[in-house]
Amino acid sequence: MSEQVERGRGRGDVDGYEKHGGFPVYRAAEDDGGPDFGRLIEAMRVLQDAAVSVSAPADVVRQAAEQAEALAALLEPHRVPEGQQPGGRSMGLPGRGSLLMLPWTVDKFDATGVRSTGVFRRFHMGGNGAAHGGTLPLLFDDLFGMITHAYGRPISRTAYLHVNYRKITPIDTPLVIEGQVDRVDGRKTFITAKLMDAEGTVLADGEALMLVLLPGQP
Ligand SMILES: CCCCCCCC(=O)SCCNC(=O)CCNC(=O)[C@H](O)C(C)(C)COP(=O)(O)OP(=O)(O)OC[C@H]1O[C@@H](n2cnc3c(N)ncnc32)[C@H](O)[C@@H]1OP(=O)(O)O
Repeated sequence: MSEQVERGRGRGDVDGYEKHGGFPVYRAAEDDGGPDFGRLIEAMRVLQDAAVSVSAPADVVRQAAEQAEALAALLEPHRVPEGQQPGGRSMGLPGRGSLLMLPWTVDKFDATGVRSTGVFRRFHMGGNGAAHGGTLPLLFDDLFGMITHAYGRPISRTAYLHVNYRKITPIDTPLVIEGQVDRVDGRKTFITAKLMDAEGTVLADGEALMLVLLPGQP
């Protein structure tokens, strides 16, 4: 284990950690949104898969549109400000219960690195069975944010993110992404990660510079 990784252990508790930058303090949703929130989010993903992959009769499309509009109307009165909704804060759910994030599951989260597993879904497809190229930086960026947090760095934002696409990334195939802090230099945290298939073949690798926010920086 490198000296820097060792130094990162437990730093999440250092005084003032949550006061850095102008970024609000968001807490994890205590109950992952209740017993049915995970169901709702997964049903929404299945719906997204269906919506982008069906070629249905006009009457079926009309009914689906009406039902989708009715569902949106049911939820609309319950909007809350950022930081209060379970979506994105439900640590026990795939993708933290966010519809933006890849619905992956974190199975390692500590100062030595973060590992997450999951599949790219049909609605993530770019073409010819491969994940859209834009969805990979999303996966990497979210992982880099988690790695920064797990290492105990103060709130940081991505200054740059570089992804090398080594091989086609297939949809509906179990994959793993794993990364760690390589180096810390003042406000700068340098991170690398690899996206691999079940055999360990590297499909993409990425690196990023995360910069600790200064007081007041959003
Ligand atoms: C838990 C919640 C956190 C979740 C985080 C998830 C990750 C994200 O997706 S964040 C969203 C995407 N990122 C953003 O929107 C960031 C937008 N950019 C910014 O806000 C600012 O540029 C910010 C805050 C990163 C840096 O601004 P600022 O504090 O003015 O930095 P600045 O003084 O220019 O640079 C500081 C150092 O970093 C270097 N640096 C800055 N940007 C880069 C870059 N792109 N490449 C290389 N070096 C850079 C500078 O050269 C400087 O180096 P040195 O100190 O050696 O001279």
